[in-house]
Amino acid sequence: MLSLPGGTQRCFQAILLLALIVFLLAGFLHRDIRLFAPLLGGQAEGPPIINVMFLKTHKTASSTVLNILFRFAETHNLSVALPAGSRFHLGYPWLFLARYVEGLEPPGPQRHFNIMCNHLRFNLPEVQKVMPNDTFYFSILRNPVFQLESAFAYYRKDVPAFRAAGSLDAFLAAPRTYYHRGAGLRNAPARNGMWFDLGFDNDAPADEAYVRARLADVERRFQLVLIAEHLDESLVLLRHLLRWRLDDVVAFPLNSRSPRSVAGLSPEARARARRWCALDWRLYEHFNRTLWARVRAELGPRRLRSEVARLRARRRELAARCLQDGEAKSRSQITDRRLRPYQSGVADIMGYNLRRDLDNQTRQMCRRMVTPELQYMAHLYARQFPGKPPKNIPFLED
Ligand SMILES: Nc1ncnc2c1ncn2[C@@H]1O[C@H](COP(=O)(O)OS(=O)(=O)O)[C@@H](OP(=O)(O)O)[C@H]1O
Repeated sequence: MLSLPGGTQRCFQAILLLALIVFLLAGFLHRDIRLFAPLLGGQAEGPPIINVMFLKTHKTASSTVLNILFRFAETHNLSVALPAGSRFHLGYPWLFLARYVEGLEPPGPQRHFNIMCNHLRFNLPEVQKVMPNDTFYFSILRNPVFQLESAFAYYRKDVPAFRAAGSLDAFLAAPRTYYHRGAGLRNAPARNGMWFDLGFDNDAPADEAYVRARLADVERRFQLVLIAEHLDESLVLLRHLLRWRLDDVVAFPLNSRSPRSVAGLSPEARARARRWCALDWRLYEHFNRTLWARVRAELGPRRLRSEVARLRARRRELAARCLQDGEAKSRSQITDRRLRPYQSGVADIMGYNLRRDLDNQTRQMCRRMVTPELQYMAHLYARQFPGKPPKNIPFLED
């Protein structure tokens, strides 16, 4: 064995000890920095994600999320995949085709957009023609019982099955009496509407193997699925994954019905709705579970609580700053018709009046937050395609 002189041996031991201390300190500091990360702003490292596809499902709080994305696009000068010509959606209820997007019509040069969030029926290969490879995909689901009740009120005049039934109770008591496949896609909102929006067959039997395969499809494609009943927690997680600022995801609820146009449902009617929309129910149960697992893994309960509190506090602050009386108004109370949301069926869809005493900059910021979907889309379209005829919104002319 090699024997070292006493001085060299001590020196060698000191170097070893020093190396050990540095190693332990580095490990501690690394853990420590991660511990303090939430206090330091808590954002994951890297620039914000700017290529985002949001599958806007129907009657799920999706207009509130769309507003967040439109604002982000406008304030960061990003491009949006908007419906071509005078259309207001991307081909719904037909499966999405790239040519439904303005500026992509063949044989023109294909280009990509940053943000895509208008209603469409999901069709991945065609969406991929529009969005870059590194796009972040996400969507939103709502409890199918309340989603169906909301859809009934909204599409009562348009969906043949709803029109024939007259009331949701009557429809749920005997859905097969009113719902016929012969009516084709026009009946889609009447059964498993979220399953349909994802591009699947909304009339398929809820066989275990089939359901699991489709859930796996959604898991593979969508990095996140928000849940309307837990929108604030969902938005906190979204912000974390996209590395956006707090104000980017603060939003006022849009497209909500006034409480008097919401129908209460008996426990029996709720059970019937869950059975009738069994595919949506499986979808909702699955992604409600995975949302919480995800939140636990990414944020942990303490950080989630503090981030949700921050989000709510900021929303309250902006409501007091921007909104007349700090709250939503029913359709007849909205004074500026350009801020009146589209009204459908028997629903009274609420909107907002802005405070009158706002300076220009604040007014612009507040106005973006309360601009309804169709008006905001028309605004972005005019900005993005100044050479094209502007989108005409007929209900603003009445
Ligand atoms: N957290 C939260 N924030 C905002 N809105 C919420 C939320 N949760 C549910 N909802 C309800 O979602 C309904 C509107 O959904 P959408 O905007 O997706 O409708 S649409 O398909 O674009 O017409 C509309 O439902 P109804 O009021 O029942 O009709 C909203 O009230």
